[in-house]
Amino acid sequence: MFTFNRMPEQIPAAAADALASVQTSTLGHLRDHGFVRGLTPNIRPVAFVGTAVTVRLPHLDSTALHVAADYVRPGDVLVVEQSGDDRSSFGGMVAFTAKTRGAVGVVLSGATNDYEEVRDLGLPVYSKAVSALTTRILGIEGAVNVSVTVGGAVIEPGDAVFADGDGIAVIKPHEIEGIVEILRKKEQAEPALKEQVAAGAKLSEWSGASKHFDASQLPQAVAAV
Ligand SMILES: O=C([O-])CC(=O)C(=O)O
Ligand SMILES: [Mg+2]
Repeated sequence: MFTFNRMPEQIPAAAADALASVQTSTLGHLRDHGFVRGLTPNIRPVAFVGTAVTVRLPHLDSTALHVAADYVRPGDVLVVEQSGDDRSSFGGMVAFTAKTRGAVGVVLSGATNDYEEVRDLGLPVYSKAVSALTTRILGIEGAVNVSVTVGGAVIEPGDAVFADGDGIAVIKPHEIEGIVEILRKKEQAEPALKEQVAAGAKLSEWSGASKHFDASQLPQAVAAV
């Protein structure tokens, strides 16, 4: 059976731009859920923020992905769960279609093919691998805009997919504003901290790591004796 739920409401461009101005790993210092793990990007530098359009494929049948690609809108991110299969569902034709319709990025639990073609198209694709063995159009089943799990994270259609060179975080649209404010504050504190470290301040005192060491065992304490 095929399911095609309606396309999700899109994240406003201003919210996507704000999220793109901070880093995923700054969030990774603060939060333990919502990170898609174990995937690598086809190009670097890589950074995109967009609205999740989700696709669930039953292992080797990529029928639902080919249909979903036709409905991608500017600002969407295609998120594909391949039910554990590691074939490539995503090559040059699917990439061209998605990119031409306005996809800003792709997140695949499986693999990609037509590697150079997709790279040269400039479409960022996070995937598990590159594979010559591809999926098939079998018409068995599949679902578009349902909850999927990719890289250990549950992704709902309409979630914000926040990706950069450090990885992928998935957050709810209503969280964007608060998260951006917190991450920006944390990132803006770093240049001054670096100046202090350059002038001799200790990273371990700033982070609190030094509290966990007996001062008498530290090298400078020995040197001072
Ligand atoms: O057809 C597929 O599913 C994968 C592929 O090679 C392409 O998109 O060009
Ligand atoms: Mg191809």
